[in-house]
Amino acid sequence: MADPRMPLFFVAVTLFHATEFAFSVLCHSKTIEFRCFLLAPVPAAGYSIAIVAAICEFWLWQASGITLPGVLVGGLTLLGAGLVLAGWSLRTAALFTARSNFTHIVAHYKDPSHRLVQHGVYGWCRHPGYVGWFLWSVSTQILLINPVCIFCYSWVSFRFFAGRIPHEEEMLLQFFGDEYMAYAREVPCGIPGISRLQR
Ligand SMILES: C[S@@+](CC[C@H](N)C(=O)[O-])C[C@H]1O[C@@H](n2cnc3c(N)ncnc32)[C@H](O)[C@@H]1O
Repeated sequence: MADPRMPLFFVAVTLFHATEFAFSVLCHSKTIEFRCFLLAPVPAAGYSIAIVAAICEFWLWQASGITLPGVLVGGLTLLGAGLVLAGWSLRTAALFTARSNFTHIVAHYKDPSHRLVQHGVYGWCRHPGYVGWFLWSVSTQILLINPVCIFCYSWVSFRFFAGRIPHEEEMLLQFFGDEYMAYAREVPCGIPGISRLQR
């Protein structure tokens, strides 16, 4: 049977970006641009490098002639595909729970219509969209069985969110004050070791 991993990887990437665009069309219809695919300028060059690195590592392992037992390849492919689906589902649930409150670029001023979302997946953790993205991105590398990229994707994603989440929470505190503090006391961040707020 032909190896399904690379086609599945492209399906995962296409589905992710198509969903981001569909969300923008449905929930931010006044500001539709190419960047709504989340291909540029966010997350910019680093993201393209990550995709190319994944493809290169996959083909390097193929070319190396090193083979893993079929049952291990099958198991990791299934595990990766399942986790990719879980990450994408969580991200998608976050998008359509927060709707217009979810902007791809962190808001620096409070839109009058901006409400603090605390229900649905936002009751499980404060950053379901980021947790979903994190899980989705690392799982694509489990799917491809790319050990170097599993490590690099985890590290780069963690660094990215370690910069972004504290900044975003500072803004949310300015917008919602005590309401956000109370929410942060009740609901965990979702990615451990990043938030400056409790839980
Ligand atoms: C890319 S979205 C990410 C949302 C959230 N951090 C997540 O991971 O699901 C960033 C925007 O969502 C807004 N946002 C984040 N959490 C929110 C919440 N609980 N309710 C309303 N808006 C929120 C922020 O103001 C920011 O502009």
